[in-house]
Amino acid sequence: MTTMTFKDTSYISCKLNSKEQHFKLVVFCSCEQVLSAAATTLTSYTDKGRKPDNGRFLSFDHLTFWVSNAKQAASYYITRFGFEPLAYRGLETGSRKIASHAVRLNKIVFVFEAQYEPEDSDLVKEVGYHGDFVKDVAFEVENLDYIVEYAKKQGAVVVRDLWEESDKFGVVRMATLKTYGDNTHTLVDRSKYKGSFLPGYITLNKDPISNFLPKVEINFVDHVVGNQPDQGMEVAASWYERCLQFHSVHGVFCATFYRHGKLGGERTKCRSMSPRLDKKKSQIQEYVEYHGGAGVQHIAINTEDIITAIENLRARGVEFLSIPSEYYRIIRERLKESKVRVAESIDVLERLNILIDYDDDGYLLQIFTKNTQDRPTLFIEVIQRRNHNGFGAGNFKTLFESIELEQEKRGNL
Ligand SMILES: O=C(O)C(=O)Cc1ccc(O)cc1
Ligand SMILES: [Fe+2]
Repeated sequence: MTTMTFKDTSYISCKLNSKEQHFKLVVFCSCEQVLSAAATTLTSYTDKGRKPDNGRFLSFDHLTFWVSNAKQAASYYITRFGFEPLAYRGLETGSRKIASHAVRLNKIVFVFEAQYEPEDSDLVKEVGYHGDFVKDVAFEVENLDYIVEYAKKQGAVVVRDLWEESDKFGVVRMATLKTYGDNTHTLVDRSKYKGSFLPGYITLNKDPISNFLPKVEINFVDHVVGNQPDQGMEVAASWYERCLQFHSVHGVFCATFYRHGKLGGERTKCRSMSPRLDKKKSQIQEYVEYHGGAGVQHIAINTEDIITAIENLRARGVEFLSIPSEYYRIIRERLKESKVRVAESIDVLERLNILIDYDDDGYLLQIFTKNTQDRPTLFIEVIQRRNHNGFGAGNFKTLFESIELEQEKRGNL
């Protein structure tokens, strides 16, 4: 991808903004931390850029986690994050090898899979190696056959070629492709299916705990970010361009290679003033060491009302990164000089540790949970957008410093 040199660690993210019907693959690169970023958009009929010949990515369908205990992992997302049980398959339904628990929060579907038997398999190997991790990011697509055929011609590795599953609610057709690390993308055509999740699953009742806990209104998966180890990003980025026909656009944030000049500059300065900083282990390096290679770093989920969502998630015991009060002092000053009007009270955002990023036309509010498992790998972002399509570039410095405080507690800095 052109002139950019990618040093050190980097990461890739796929972003969907369902309202605007576009899907973004965002490629970031971190030299010390993140020095530069590139954004790539797919199937955006409003944006500039080459349109895929055919086939369309509609939305994130579901994310599958491979874990050692699916029953308990599903329960964690139910009790803490407010997901509801959606569907199950396991011994009782004739699934002899794998227990699979699907949970849903509005359009967000997470599936937790674990193996029953003490025998060697990819799942056992990979869960042993990575710990609980996101194995597959599934997309709902239009014209599945074309997309798979195209990816194959471009050399994509097919993990499972086109197959279909059916029950009394209809037919779902799928195919699974290999991407970075041990990860896969399943492409799903559910246009002829009326069931609640997938054939072979039974549906589940509400969890009674939801009667006692405040409701969480978070609606859809906004973007998914994958960390790449050294030199991994170029390969990963070009895979998405070549095999899935994701392409670059030139927009406000989506300049083909957008450089975070300010952050880069500050980082560079820091480095020359303080050689100690050179020895710091970046959060991405920490991820790559603990996960063991490339993998999903965060899943951002989108809400229309982040204040209520975070108040309720905090009441349910979800832990978030702390943001220093200095950040809010500065943002109050800067917002005075900006055209944008943030409707939410900055005092409330400060109390909840929610971050703000903006330009002249709009803003976003975002917050990051602490890691959702023992390993310092995956975490969840909650995001609210008001006419802003970025990812919070203005918050990178603050965010990295907050993550570093946690890294320090872990003895990993
Ligand atoms: O870019 C994003 O999607 C963000 O949410 C901000 C961010 C940037 C780099 C990280 O390592 C973690 C989060
Ligand atoms: Fe994000």
